[in-house]
Amino acid sequence: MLEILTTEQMYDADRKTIEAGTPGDVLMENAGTAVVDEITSRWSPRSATVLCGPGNNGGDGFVIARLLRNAGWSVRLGLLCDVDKLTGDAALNAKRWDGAVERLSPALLVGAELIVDCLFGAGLARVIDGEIADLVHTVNAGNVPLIAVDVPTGVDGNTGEIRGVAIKANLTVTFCRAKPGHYLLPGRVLCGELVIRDIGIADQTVRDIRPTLMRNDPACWRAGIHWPDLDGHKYHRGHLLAVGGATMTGATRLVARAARRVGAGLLTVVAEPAALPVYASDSPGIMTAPIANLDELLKDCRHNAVVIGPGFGIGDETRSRIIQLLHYCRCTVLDADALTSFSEQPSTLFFAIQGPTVLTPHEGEFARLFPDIEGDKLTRARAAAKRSGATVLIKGADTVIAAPDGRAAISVINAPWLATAGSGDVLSGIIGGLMAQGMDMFDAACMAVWLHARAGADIGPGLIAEDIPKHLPVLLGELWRSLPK
Ligand SMILES: NC(=O)C1=CN([C@@H]2O[C@H](COP(=O)(O)OP(=O)(O)OC[C@H]3O[C@@H](n4cnc5c(N)ncnc54)[C@H](OP(=O)(O)O)[C@@H]3O)[C@@H](O)[C@H]2O)[C@@H](O)CC1
Ligand SMILES: [K+]
Repeated sequence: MLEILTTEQMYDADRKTIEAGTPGDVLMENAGTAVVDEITSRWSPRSATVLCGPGNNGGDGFVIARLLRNAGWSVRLGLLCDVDKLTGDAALNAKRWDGAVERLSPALLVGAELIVDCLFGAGLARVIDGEIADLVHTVNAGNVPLIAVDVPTGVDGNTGEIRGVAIKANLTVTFCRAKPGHYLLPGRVLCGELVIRDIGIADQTVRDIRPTLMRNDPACWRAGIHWPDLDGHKYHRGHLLAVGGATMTGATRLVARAARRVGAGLLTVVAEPAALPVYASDSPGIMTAPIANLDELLKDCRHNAVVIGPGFGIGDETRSRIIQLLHYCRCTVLDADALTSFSEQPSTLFFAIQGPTVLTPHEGEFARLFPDIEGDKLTRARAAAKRSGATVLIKGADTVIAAPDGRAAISVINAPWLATAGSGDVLSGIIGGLMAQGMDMFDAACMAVWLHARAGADIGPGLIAEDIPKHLPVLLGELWRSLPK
């Protein structure tokens, strides 16, 4: 279940499945059954209220109400419209429900010990306002388990954005595959726990839709890892140049530690001569070179990858260094000051990008470099990758990685502990280290985000950036051992 489908793609999969012979009401029954399974495996029978909207999300609600009642629960059901306004499978399942159909109102919530949200799902088409918005506020203010069916009402399935108001669920059960809005903020938080259940749509049907968006999982890039050969030597594992600042040396020291831990064969920190002893004393395994030699170093094609930006400083000097080094088409990671230095003239940067390049902006850096690109994070990352010709990785709790050819991935591991100084520098170092070993730029960015997030989740509270590189051998070992032998 790696693929992430837009709501339109999901409707397509649904339609193709029905055309292939599975009736829509079977899919709806399967969907309702899956939700009831998830509910009854977590909560004992109690008084539940099911809130139903006018479409098929509401249809799922009728199935859920019936199955919960069959399981011995006390169930009330409220419907947003008149029951005779329902059509298709929703109308069919309304007939199969032998309980009362009440009008949607706050009175339905009195005494409810669990609420199932089936107001709107994939078909949310506009801002929620008026009485429905008031009801959503009342539901959120209660203190009972709240289960969203497909997506929390009010969350846009494609963007994760809130359209007016939104349900804040404890558990969201979706069907077949996740949608972007399940992983993009704020939808990601509003979903609570996310469960994806099979309802009878074949994997081949999903593949036929050719999704280009994935959950960032090792299955997407494991085959692209360049593990060292038995008879390999360090020169086969790349030589990364980490261009360091003259005074803010911490950032590039973190880059260097991460790149070496992830497997770069050789690493040279290139910086002003006065700063070199600081870098050299950080770890005995690195080499150093004066920045005046950068051009010479790049002429030697064994120096196959560069990370520049962390702690380097903003301005003309940074800009000209970057234009100079991009000329050599080495694998390049541009982060932090390297990005901000081009705020006034981003097109100069995009024009110079010819080789495999990864840009790793946080939201602020992104807005400076791509001020006119708007929308949700996924849309923006894709547009920026297309414009720049680079892989663009927008950092955050919902990190998105997009390649210029349209492929994209969203990080699905929650690791709030990564929000700490130096964490981004480590990420750049991991990407640079992987590209130095020959990994494709998009795969390297995805793998780096996964390693970084897993390290964050594994280490947990108390994490500082220096801990992340130290944890990499554990995670690399896990990936290595999971290879088919
Ligand atoms: N895909 C699958 O495989 C399967 C999908 N299944 C389920 O189907 C769900 C999708 O069903 P759906 O297409 O009927 O859309 P749904 O979310 O019920 O809403 C549409 C209705 O809401 C209305 N409406 C919209 N916005 C509004 C607003 N702001 N304020 C007020 N009204 C608003 C809209 O009105 P209209 O725009 O037409 O005026 C229309 O009447 C999906 O989420 C999943 O739960 C399962 O059954 C099994 C298989
Ligand atoms: K819903």
